[in-house]
Amino acid sequence: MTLSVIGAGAFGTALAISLAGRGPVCLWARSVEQAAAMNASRENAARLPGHTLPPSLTVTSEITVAAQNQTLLLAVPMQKLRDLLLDHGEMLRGKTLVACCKGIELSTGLGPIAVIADCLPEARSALLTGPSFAHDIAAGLPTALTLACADADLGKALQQALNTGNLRLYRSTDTIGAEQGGALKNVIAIACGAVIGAGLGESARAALMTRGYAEMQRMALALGAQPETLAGLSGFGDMALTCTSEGSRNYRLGLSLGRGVAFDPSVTVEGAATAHAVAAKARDMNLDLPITACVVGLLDGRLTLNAAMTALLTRPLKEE
Ligand SMILES: NC(=O)C1=CN([C@@H]2O[C@H](COP(=O)(O)OP(=O)(O)OC[C@H]3O[C@@H](n4cnc5c(N)ncnc54)[C@H](OP(=O)(O)O)[C@@H]3O)[C@@H](O)[C@H]2O)C=CC1
Ligand SMILES: O=C(CO)COP(=O)(O)O
Repeated sequence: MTLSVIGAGAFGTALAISLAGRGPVCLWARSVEQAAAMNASRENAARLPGHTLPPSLTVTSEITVAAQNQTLLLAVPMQKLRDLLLDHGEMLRGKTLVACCKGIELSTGLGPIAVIADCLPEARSALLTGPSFAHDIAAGLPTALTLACADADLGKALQQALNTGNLRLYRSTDTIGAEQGGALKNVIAIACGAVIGAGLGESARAALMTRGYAEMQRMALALGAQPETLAGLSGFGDMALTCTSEGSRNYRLGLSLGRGVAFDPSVTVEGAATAHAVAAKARDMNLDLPITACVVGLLDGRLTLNAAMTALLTRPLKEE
């Protein structure tokens, strides 16, 4: 399988570094300047400083070059995925597209696999998701991810092709469960960061993680996901990482909300748009997702953290 990574952000660069340990990999950066700088310095100073690009990794800003390979890993933010597919549809047609983003599209409520199907119905698609910080992957530290593909044979082939020395892949055919888990955990991570930032304590975070997981299940199972998928790397596993580490941008946004300080709006924080998308979807589906609703209220400045906590603590008492 010949491989390109489309998107030279932190995650795309980290994946390309790890995959280049197995053979040639092409990494596409949309900016000519960034590709030139990366080729000159053998580093992605803008998005993933401190990690050397191996010789088997080539960087290009020519999509025609990157699209010569058959399997393309799409490592752009969720809200940019459709633009990427529409901008380069001709080049991407007929390819195997592995989405590496975690989120729900705000304008449609769709996850990455559904957006690919919407834009390029004939593409063969899969999703790579799970607990893994870009800097850990790039540093060669051990990670385990889920490779979800509805086509079981293609999933097996991708699992073999994308497994590396420090990136162990488990496969699944449950693309709905994998995409919902990866998207929804970011919303819960914002909530967890907020309670820690506000000094509300570790017990409150554990409660939010547990009840947040119940919300993740409620939404994902209603959409047809398998419960085991939510309990796996793409759901529980990624929630555990993202809700407890300052390495996570979603968690750090939450910390800022809890502390009442500004957060750099240029940082990719998938959970912000996803919270709004999920809240809208929950309303349409008549699902109760109170933590997600509070995160939306915090993000929009409609709720204070105290008001959000009071709203959650005074809900009608119920069975677990
Ligand atoms: N960072 C991490 O640790 C992990 C990230 N992920 C997921 O990976 C996805 C990408 O995140 P990450 O790499 O961290 O984000 P970054 O903010 O580091 O990089 C985003 C990249 O997307 C590119 N991009 C943005 N819009 C477009 C577009 N319209 N067309 C082409 N390229 C575009 C940017 O290019 P430019 O620089 O030119 O703006 C940049 O290279 C997210 O969904 C995230 O959840 C998953 C696991 C771990
Ligand atoms: O998804 C991630 C870890 O698995 C990365 O988290 P952030 O996007 O919050 O940084």
